[in-house]
Amino acid sequence: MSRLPSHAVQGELKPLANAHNIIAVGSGKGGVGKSTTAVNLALALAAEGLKVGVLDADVYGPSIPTMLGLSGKPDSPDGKSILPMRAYGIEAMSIGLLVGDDTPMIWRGPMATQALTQLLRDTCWSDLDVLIVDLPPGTGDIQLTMAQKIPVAGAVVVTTPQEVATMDARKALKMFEKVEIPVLGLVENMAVHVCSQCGHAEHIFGSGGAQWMSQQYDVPVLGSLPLQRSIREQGDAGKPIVAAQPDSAAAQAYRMTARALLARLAQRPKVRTGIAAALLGAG
Ligand SMILES: Nc1ncnc2c1ncn2[C@@H]1O[C@H](COP(=O)(O)OP(=O)(O)OP(=O)(O)O)[C@@H](O)[C@H]1O
Repeated sequence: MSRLPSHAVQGELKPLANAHNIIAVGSGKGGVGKSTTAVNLALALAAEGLKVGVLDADVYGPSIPTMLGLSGKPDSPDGKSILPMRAYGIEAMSIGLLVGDDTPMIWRGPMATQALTQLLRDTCWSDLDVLIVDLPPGTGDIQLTMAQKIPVAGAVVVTTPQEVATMDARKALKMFEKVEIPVLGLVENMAVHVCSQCGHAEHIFGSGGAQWMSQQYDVPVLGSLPLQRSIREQGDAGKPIVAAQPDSAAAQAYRMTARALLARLAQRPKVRTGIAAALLGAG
């Protein structure tokens, strides 16, 4: 496979102060549930005993504040650094918290890149075991900026089983490969819809796409999440299902996915001991 020019992959990789094990969550296609997955995975990792933060790098359409029920401006004690906000025991930062709710992000590439660079540089995380970064959909400037500026431990690619989504997810896989970010695994979202009335299970977006990709590209499927009304409703209400209904089957599916992610992460060199401890705790 062709490689990117060396400057694209050999930018200055500076560790982020206080944010270890950075995990990027991406998708080839928009609307497949990447942000919903990122937030619930972050909460599921926190439920394993880890200190977790989530950075909304979707500078064109930040949705993390809504999903976590956050509003208002983050504090900036010195007028430069920004303190992340907290919700349900995790830390969060988003461009959506710095600009107004109704401000459209009509930015050209360099401006968006600059905004992300600022978020990465100026956010004062506390000592996080894992920082989940919710990327914008697609394979553009923001993803490259991430790869050039910070040492990302690995990526998770979210897809629905639909063929058009898996085709785009393949592009995301290849992009991560080109920028030398290991793909830790796939998450198949909206895999099956179970009728809340009669319990009938239906594969609305088809089936088997993620398994096919897994075999084709030799990356595991970390988890399969149902298409479920309560996942959408809880997200819209700013109370993600993992926090609001921790005993539900959907929340358990996120917890299993998070454990599979931790297991993959633990295979990487230089992971922090917190990860190993959480894995031991998960039994
Ligand atoms: N498993 C699910 N079951 C039901 N609804 C879901 C599920 N996952 C996501 N959704 C809903 O689908 C919509 C899109 O989800 P989300 O915003 O997470 O997608 P995205 O891929 O991040 O989108 P974007 O491309 O805009 O960043 C939201 O309304 C969300 O609540």
